[in-house]
Amino acid sequence: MDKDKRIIIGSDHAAFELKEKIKDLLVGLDYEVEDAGTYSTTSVNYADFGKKVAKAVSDGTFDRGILLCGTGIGMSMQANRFKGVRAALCSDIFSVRMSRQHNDANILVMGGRVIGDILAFELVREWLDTPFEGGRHLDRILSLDEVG
Ligand SMILES: O=C(CO)[C@H](O)[C@H](O)[C@H](O)COP(=O)(O)O
Repeated sequence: MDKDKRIIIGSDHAAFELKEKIKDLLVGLDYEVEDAGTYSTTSVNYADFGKKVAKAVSDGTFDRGILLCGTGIGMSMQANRFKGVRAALCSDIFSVRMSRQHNDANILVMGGRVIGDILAFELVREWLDTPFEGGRHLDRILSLDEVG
């Protein structure tokens, strides 16, 4: 399978149902989906699943990932601690489009308790279909990992 048609997804309990629905959407779009969990609505720590997905993107196993929790805030905090990860917490189409065009976001984060299913599906489609513009944005995103 082409690497750009493979994607890893993870959630906590708060967004488990949305994760299952987004998996169906991705499979329908011919993506091979790796599910990093969680696998039920039993209460868990979002950080455990954020780490799994962010590590897989950081080490190059996957080019892209999707993370979901109640608000998306904890998942984005966790994911952006990993080198090379550019996780974007989005709840509108414009931000999703910019996260790809300007930031080359490699993880899309959404809050399952913030947005509805239909909007989440639209955001996923837009994020998958929008290319990075490069140009002036390239040096900017490369400098994100220059910290400390
Ligand atoms: O939104 C989250 C973290 O930013 C997570 O979904 C947490 O689960 C959220 O804080 C809610 O937790 P709860 O145990 O389901 O009340």
